[in-house]
Amino acid sequence: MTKIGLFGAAGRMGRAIAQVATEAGLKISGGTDRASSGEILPGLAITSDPLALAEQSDVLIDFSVPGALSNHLDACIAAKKPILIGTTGLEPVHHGLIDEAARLIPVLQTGNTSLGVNLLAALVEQAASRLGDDWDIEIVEMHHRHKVDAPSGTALLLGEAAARGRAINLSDHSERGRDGITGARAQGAIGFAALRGGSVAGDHQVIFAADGERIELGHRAESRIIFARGAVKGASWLLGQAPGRYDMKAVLGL
Ligand SMILES: NC(=O)C1=CN([C@@H]2O[C@H](COP(=O)(O)OP(=O)(O)OC[C@H]3O[C@@H](n4cnc5c(N)ncnc54)[C@H](OP(=O)(O)O)[C@@H]3O)[C@@H](O)[C@H]2O)C=CC1
Ligand SMILES: O=C(O)C1=N[C@H](C(=O)O)C[C@H](O)C1
Repeated sequence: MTKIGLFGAAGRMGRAIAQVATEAGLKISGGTDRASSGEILPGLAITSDPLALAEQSDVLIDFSVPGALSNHLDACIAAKKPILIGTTGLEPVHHGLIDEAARLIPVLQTGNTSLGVNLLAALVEQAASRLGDDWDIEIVEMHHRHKVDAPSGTALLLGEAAARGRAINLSDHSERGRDGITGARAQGAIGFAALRGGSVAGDHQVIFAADGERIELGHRAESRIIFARGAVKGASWLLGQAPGRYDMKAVLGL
């Protein structure tokens, strides 16, 4: 039976993944969290040692914080175990660490594990490839009041899809955090806006706005169970892969 280790096990996603995995007949080998006390599932204690967890697991899933990523990757490399990274708020330095680790072990990193969002990304890429840059692209997301990073990992994933469709670099064309006298919108920019409140699991809308018409493509997560299901599916898929960097497209057959 596949043994899954959870980094960030006591968090909202860690608990949702433990629930989905056990319902699917998989075993949770254990978990780490910032505070090394408490239980994820009856009888399964949280530890504070990523390497011990990696050694006792077949595959690791990380939904924690960017600051812990380096230690988690080191543990997986030392134990030669694959890892799925769902943590968002990653900076270029974290992506560099992921690229390095992926030379040695299978690593799947994604801002969103759900089927719906990954299909939406494919639709956004296609729309962006067919519409000229007189169609302004704006990405709006809303999440629960506890979320600490913005724009969401999903908004950035959708922005990357739009940029790919347009054959441009997202980092050269992003407009983020508008406030005050911002000046007019740059032609070809991809704009981001983030809303926070209540218990929203994750809403994303990509707006293509031209003179006189607008196309809106979107996704609403009704619960975080959809992310947990995708994470478990992705982790199981990773077990058969060679070292390399992956996303959810291959897992979901998109
Ligand atoms: N890719 C995807 O599909 C999805 C990604 N996410 C992302 O996953 C991440 C977690 O989300 P969520 O579960 O809601 O957040 P939570 O804050 O509920 O969970 C994160 C957990 O990680 C713990 N943690 C902090 N530092 C460490 C550490 N050094 N080692 C191990 N664990 C640590 C936190 O502990 P403490 O609270 O004590 O600090 C907390 O329990 C976020 O980045 C979120 O955006 C969320 C949903 C879907
Ligand atoms: O923090 C969350 O909750 C979520 N985070 C991910 C993100 O940043 O896009 C995925 C999902 O939207 C929920």
